[in-house]
Amino acid sequence: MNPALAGASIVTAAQMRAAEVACFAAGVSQVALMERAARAVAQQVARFARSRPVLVLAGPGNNGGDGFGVAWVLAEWGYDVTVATLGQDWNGAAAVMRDRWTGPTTDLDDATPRPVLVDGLFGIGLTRPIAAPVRGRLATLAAAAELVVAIDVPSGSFADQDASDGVEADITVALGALKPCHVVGDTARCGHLILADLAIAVPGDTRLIARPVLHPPSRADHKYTRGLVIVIGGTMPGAARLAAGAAARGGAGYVVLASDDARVPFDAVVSRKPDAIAAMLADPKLGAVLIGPGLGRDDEARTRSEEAAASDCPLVIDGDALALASIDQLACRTAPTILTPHSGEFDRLFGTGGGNKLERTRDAARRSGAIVVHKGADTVIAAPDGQSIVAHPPAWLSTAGTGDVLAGIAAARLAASRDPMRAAIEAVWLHARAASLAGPAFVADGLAMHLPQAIAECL
Ligand SMILES: NC(=O)C1=CN([C@@H]2O[C@H](COP(=O)(O)OP(=O)(O)OC[C@H]3O[C@@H](n4cnc5c(N)ncnc54)[C@H](OP(=O)(O)O)[C@@H]3O)[C@@H](O)[C@H]2O)[C@@H](O)CC1
Ligand SMILES: Nc1ncnc2c1ncn2[C@@H]1O[C@H](COP(=O)(O)OP(=O)(O)O)[C@@H](O)[C@H]1O
Ligand SMILES: [K+]
Repeated sequence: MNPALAGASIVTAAQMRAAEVACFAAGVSQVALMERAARAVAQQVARFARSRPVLVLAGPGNNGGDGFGVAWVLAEWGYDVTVATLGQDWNGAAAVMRDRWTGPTTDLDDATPRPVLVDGLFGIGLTRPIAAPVRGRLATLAAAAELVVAIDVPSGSFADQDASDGVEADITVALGALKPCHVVGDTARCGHLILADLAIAVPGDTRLIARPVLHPPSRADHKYTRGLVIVIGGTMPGAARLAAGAAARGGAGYVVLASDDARVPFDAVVSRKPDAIAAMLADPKLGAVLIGPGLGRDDEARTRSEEAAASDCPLVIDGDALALASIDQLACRTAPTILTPHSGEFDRLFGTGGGNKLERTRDAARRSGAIVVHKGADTVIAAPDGQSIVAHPPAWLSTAGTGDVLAGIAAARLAASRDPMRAAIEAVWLHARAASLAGPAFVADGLAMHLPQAIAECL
């Protein structure tokens, strides 16, 4: 994902339309807004077109109106531009843009490929899949082009759904704000994503992740104020060890590993026998508990998991503990809770239905009362109040044990702030940044040693 987009708002098509209406009510005309959009897209085309001939596809709605506007601006700047349409009549601002365009215009069926393709067929108003013949022409023209620039969304993508369809663009210029299809699902079809900020005020409760601000310890701090973390282990002790090491490197003041296996990742992590778990959970100095990595699913695991869930300690629940948890049990908790499911764990706990990944994760957070970190290439962090954050961690994280590391970092951050949304965002950012610093083909054991550098970048 383009790093310049850090913190950018993500809105639904309906929210975008409401924001446009408010903008019109504030005195901006539809034509003026479309001109802003067209100029912003034309600027991006001009950055990469290198004087090559341009074919603009203009569909039946305002996305097509933007297309005519782009053609008009590029022609003014001296580009060789042709427009291909589906042969409709246009209304409102799109009709004004259509009338401004006096250059060559053809039917989509008759259009011949050109090196630069500007896709203004459909935007956020797509109501059904594109008919097969149009889809075929679009795919042919895109495949023959050297550069494909999509206006707002790649045509064929439904703005409010996980990206799964639509033309494969090299560049997508999102207008006004990002939409769900830019950030969840198969987002690679957007190519390089650029946001044209058209000075439209949009809601800010759903955003791309941005680098968090962390504070160095103060003179008054000591190991317990920095955060005491207990990692509860089980049948696969290596996973809990990885998590404990990540908690220590993720900024915790004190890490205890409660496991039958006495091995620790390094000497600063303290080993305790699991029979002391009940006493540990009652320790008022406790900052956060992590349960799940390598826990197993036997009776002992169930007992430990229930003890942790029933405690009033801030809790991170990962891996096997997610399989042992129920939504009702989670909803009864009053202490801060973070869940870190991958998609399989998420579907098992919350079901598979209901909207895009943002909506599903928000719904899971609302039902469980927990912060939900729905992991993957498009990681969604959602809070019960509807706030959500999307992150795109490096794909090199797709290796065993990296989830244990994330859970350990989340526990450390939760112990430090007691604010589970903040902790989840910090953990996801630090985890992704550590992965970038680790370079290609790292193993999970080597990931946490890059956390201090990642933390240093947030101070
Ligand atoms: N956000 C911003 O700041 C700004 C946004 N702006 C732009 O407005 C765009 C949204 O425009 P829009 O609402 O007119 O929708 P758009 O995507 O052009 O298509 C709707 C048309 O397509 C039709 N249609 C639908 N599906 C179809 C199908 N499968 N096959 C065939 N036809 C189909 C549908 O007719 P229907 O048949 O459904 O009645 C309708 O005629 C937005 O993406 C951005 O580019 C800028 O101009 C200003 C600043
Ligand atoms: N293709 C990918 N791109 C980006 N991040 C990924 C990808 N695949 C996995 N990850 C990340 O790697 C971690 C894997 O977690 P998980 O599946 O729980 O693994 P494990 O249980 O082996 O530790 C998660 O943080 C997830 O978001
Ligand atoms: K488009």
